[in-house]
Amino acid sequence: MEGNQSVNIVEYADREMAAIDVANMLAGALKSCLLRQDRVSLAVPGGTTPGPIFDTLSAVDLDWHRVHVLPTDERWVPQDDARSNGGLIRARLLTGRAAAATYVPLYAVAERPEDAFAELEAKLETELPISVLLLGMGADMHTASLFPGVAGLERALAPDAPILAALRPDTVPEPRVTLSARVLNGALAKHLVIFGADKRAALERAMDLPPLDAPIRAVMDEMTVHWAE
Ligand SMILES: O=C1O[C@H](COP(=O)(O)O)[C@@H](O)[C@H](O)[C@H]1O
Repeated sequence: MEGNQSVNIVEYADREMAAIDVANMLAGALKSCLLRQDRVSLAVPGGTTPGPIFDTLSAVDLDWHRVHVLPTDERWVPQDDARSNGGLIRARLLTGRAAAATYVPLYAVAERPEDAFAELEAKLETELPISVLLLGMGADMHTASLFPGVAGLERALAPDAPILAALRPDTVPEPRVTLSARVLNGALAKHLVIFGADKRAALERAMDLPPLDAPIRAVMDEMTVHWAE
């Protein structure tokens, strides 16, 4: 891959194989953290990609009651809305064996995300650093809800950014809340899952662009990328 960051890409024969392998890899990473820590945190994306990974991961036999699960970002909609990342995570990951895990939301009932930040950040503080991070990416090179060219992005990418940022991209129907790049980069194990030739090409383009134009670039250090066509 071009650019001045080296990227470790694991390629899979197809998406089904990728989902199974990524789920098993996450389970292995969690088990290894659980050997060293009483409690571990797992941050996962929403959107269309991770559902099948969650289906496999939720059935893995591990000490789920010591795992805290949080979204990498949230859409500012009620948790029972079809677009809610938390809704997806609860329905597809926090089920089966993984139902014993604790969910840490990035959403609270408030009109504006910023009105809930004090409450949400107080709970998130105790989950950091993230033990195991899985990120997704859009073909526009956004990751979590760090969207290119949106007001507030520069602050969310800053080394001294707060835990949470609210962004309002005009390409999506609702305000977004996202873990900042500082928090994502602080994760002890970092993985990115992308499917499709368009996202692979976007990631390659991103490596030659500044993070304000390609936010994924801001979190690529020591990242393992999992890709299937
Ligand atoms: O809006 C979002 O987009 C990204 C990518 O989603 P996908 O549907 O292309 O997989 C996702 O990682 C993020 O969590 C989500 O809020």
